[in-house]
Amino acid sequence: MTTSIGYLGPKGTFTKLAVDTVFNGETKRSFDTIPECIDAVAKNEIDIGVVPLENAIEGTVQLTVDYLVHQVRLPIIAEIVVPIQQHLLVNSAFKGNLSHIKEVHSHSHAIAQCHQYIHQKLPNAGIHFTSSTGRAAELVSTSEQPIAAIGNKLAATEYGLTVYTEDIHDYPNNHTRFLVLAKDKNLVKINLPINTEKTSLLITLPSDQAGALHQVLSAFAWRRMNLSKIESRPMKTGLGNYFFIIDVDQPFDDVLFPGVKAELETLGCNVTILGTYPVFNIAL
Ligand SMILES: O=C(O)C(=O)Cc1ccccc1
Repeated sequence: MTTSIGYLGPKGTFTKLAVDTVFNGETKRSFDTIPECIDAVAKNEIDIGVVPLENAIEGTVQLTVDYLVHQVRLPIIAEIVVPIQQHLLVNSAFKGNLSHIKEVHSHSHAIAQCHQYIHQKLPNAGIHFTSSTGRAAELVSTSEQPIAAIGNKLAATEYGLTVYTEDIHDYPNNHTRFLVLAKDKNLVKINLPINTEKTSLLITLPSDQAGALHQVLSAFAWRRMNLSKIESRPMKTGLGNYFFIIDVDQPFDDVLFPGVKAELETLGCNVTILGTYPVFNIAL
């Protein structure tokens, strides 16, 4: 049986681009939302799920982190980093200019990556959020209104749209991290060079303890373990309660990580390993 891979769809999304660059030969299935894709892995309807996690301009995709932490815990088994170029896409029948575009549709992260462009060039267009950039492109392809989508060139091809303006993202070096989630690590075979290996931890602190975060960080610091990300998110149990996601720049091992875990647990912290995984930087 071939491995099945789910992704945030429909066709023409950045997630699909990421999936296509890394996997071939597997069955691919599109999902309308990030939770639906994650749920399908949890229910064994698919083997692997690929969802966006973080963008260099807009930051974390909160829905992904929150769903993984609060609703459905699945191991992270790989990360794919993809360069992101945003383009303004219009229906091929559109013959007007920028001032005729009444609405701009896209995923909230794509809109955020192009705020300056929209502010300066499309000040009067209404902004409409869609579940993905692919969905926005699909909408523009079926509309007779003078509307535009923000998305990639795969979406332009898939939905027969015209690229009206290329590269409208506000900052260069735009990249997005995608998570590969699966219950069984052995299902995933990615025949590409590994750029680095990381371990992601979920840490909760004891409440109202002065210097607790400092002590957490020092557990990594004195072991010379490099952190590439630390992010706090609400626990959803009340104002002031947070959990931390910490990415450590090295694979899990039998000495340092158990040492950190034991030290943090003595402080009253809770430590959960979300995954230890290879990172693949893709050039499109
Ligand atoms: O909507 C998409 O195409 C996605 O895959 C999510 C996303 C949106 C914007 C940048 C990177 C990923």
